Amino acid sequence: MCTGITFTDEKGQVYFGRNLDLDDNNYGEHPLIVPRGYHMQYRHMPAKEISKAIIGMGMNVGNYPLLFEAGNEDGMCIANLNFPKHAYFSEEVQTDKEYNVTPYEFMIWVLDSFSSVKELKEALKDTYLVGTPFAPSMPIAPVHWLISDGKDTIVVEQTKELGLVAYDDGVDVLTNSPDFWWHLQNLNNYLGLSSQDVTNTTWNRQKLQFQGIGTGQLGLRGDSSTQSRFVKAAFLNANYPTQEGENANVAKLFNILWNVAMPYGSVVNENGAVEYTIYSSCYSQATKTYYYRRAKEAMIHSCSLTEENSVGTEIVDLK
Ligand SMILES: C[C@H](CCC(=O)NCCS(=O)(=O)O)[C@H]1CC[C@H]2[C@@H]3[C@H](O)C[C@@H]4C[C@H](O)CC[C@]4(C)[C@H]3C[C@H](O)[C@]12C
Repeated sequence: MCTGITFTDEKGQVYFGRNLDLDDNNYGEHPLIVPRGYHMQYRHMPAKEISKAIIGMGMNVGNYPLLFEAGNEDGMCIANLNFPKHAYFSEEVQTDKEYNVTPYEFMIWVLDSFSSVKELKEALKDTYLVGTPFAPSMPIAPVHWLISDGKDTIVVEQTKELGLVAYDDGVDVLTNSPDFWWHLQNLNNYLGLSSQDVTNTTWNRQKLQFQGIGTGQLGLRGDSSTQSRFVKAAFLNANYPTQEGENANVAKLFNILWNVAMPYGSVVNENGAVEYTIYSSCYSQATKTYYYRRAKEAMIHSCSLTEENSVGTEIVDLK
């Protein structure tokens, strides 16, 4: 499972991050940069030179970027999260659509081609996500996407029933299945939650007494299921006041993510493998810095886009 969240600071600069929840795998993901000037090959569209430097977590497969989540130098950000049982990508190219993009190209395409989420939403009306796998050994993953530019946040999903849909995400969070619309409706079951404590009351002749703080949250679930993480992340993100400055905002993002993280050993999947929060990350537009912390370390690492590393034809590995 995974959780993505975003917010802006007092100056409107975007902060965007995610937990990657997975079993131990051999993806070898690490921070990387796709520089301005990188020649991006698309499967069903013309190749294009990348015009905006991109930084994030991903894999470098023979100078080809497979991204997990990333941001560009203008502050547009995107993450892909698992969307099992619902995502649908037919292998048929849709000739009536202007843009036929594969799911593994989608993040680069979004970050390179659009200056705003508003602009992207228009283009998505004429877009199909084609299920061509990257390689036979790497089948298409069932994913959906959280995308934000600080002004607007959307979730993009493609299902058999509805096709490609871009939902406005007014709570700035995303987890996994079911579909985003379900999660939004589910939030209505929690509208009694509050950061304010409740007051004492009486039931028949029995006085019910306030025992300590946090009572406004009674009923907020803390388990690792996709449904519960969505509600908790949305509640925390909505109640955490706007912070000033890079440090406080990066701390805010990690504080929320760690509250919906899966500690090692607490979740075992259907294959008997431990699924846990492998890493948590935060991209800050203000300083073009990508922060991340892996589960088995206490330290937060950071790497930034600079004048030097933002231009080139080769992917920059920041291991
Ligand atoms: C599984 C990962 C998301 C974690 C997650 O949401 N887990 C939830 C599990 S569940 O809902 O509870 O089932 C996603 C995030 C990034 C994905 C990878 C990236 O998209 C890069 C490539 C893209 C290729 O098309 C498929 C392999 C792949 C290497 C992807 C494999 C997998 O889908 C990853 C690793």
